[in-house]
Amino acid sequence: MATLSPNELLAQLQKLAASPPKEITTDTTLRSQLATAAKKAFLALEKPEDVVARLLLSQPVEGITVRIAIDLKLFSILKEGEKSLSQLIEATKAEPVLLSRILRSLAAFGAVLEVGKQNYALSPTYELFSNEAFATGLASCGDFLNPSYLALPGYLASAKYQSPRNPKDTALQKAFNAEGKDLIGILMERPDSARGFGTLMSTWGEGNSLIQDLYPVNERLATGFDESGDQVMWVDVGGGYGQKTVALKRACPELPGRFIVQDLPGTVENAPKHDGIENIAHDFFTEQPIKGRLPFDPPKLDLTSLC
Ligand SMILES: C[S@@+](CC[C@H](N)C(=O)[O-])C[C@H]1O[C@@H](n2cnc3c(N)ncnc32)[C@H](O)[C@@H]1O
Repeated sequence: MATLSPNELLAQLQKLAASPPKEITTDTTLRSQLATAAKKAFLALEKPEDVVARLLLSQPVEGITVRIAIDLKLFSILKEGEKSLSQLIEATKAEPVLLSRILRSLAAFGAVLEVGKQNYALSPTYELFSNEAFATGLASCGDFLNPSYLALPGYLASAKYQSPRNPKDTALQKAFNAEGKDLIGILMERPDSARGFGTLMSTWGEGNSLIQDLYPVNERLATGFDESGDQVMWVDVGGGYGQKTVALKRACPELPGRFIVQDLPGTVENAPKHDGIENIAHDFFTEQPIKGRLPFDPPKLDLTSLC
C-alpha cells in the first residue's frame, strides 16, 4: 500500500474535515472508527500547553457556549438557513460584540459553520439541537448534572478516595444537599428537570439504538406468539416516554399482542399517549407485575454489541 507523505495526509484530512464524503457519513461503523482514530491522532499530536488550554478553557467553555446558544435559540434560527451576523443580532437581541464572540466560539467547537465573512450556518452534526424540545431538555439536564460534576472532587476527597458504593451517598447528594435520596429521587423532586430528562431521552433516543436494528424482532419475537388471548408481546422496562416502543411499533406494525411501557410515576404522568401502547407506573427494583410464560425460547441477546 502506498504511504502518504505528511503533506498528502494533511491535505486528505483537511478535505475530509471540510466535507466528509457520503460513503463515510452513512456507514455508522466506519464513521465511528474514523472519528475515534481522528480523536486519538488529535490527542497524540497535542503539545503539553495545548492540553492545558483544552482542560482549563476549551472543554468547560464548550458546553457552556452551547448552553447559551440554546437560550438564544441560535440553532433553531440557523436551521431556517444561513444567516448574517446582523440578522442574528436582530433575531436574538444580543449585544453585537458579545454575539460575535459567542458565534466565533461555536464555530471553533464545530457547532456552527462560518460561511463567508460574518455569515453563519448550522453545522450538520448540530441538526438535533435545532429541535426546541430536545434543546430545552438538554439544557435542563445539563443544569441538573453540572453541579454534581463540580461536587465530585470535594466528595471524593471527603470519601478519602474510595469508590462510591452507595447510590444515596455520592457527589449528587452533596451538590443538591439531599442526603438519603438517590439520583432518580432527587430528579423527580424537580419537575422541570424530570420533564427535561424525559424529553431529552425521547428526542435523543428516537433514532438510535433501536431494538429492531439490534435484534431480529419479527423473526424471533413474532414466531410462535400465541395471538388468541390477551398476550403481552413487549414490556419496555424503564422505557421513559416509550420512544423505543413507539419506534418499534412504527417499524413493525404487524407485530401482535399488547405493548407496555413501564417507568416511574413521575415519568409516566408526563408521557405522551400513543395508540396501542400502555404506560404503566412500575419501579424496576420491585417484582415485575406482568407475568406469563414465554411462548418461545427466550432470545439470547449479545449485550456486548450494545456497549
Ligand atoms: C436512560 S433512560 C432510558 C429510557 C429508554 N429506555 C430509552 O432507551 O430511550 C432510563 C429510564 O429509566 C427510568 N428509571 C430509572 N429508575 C427507574 C426505576 N427504579 N424503575 C423504573 N424506571 C426507572 C428513568 O425514569 C428513565 O426513563
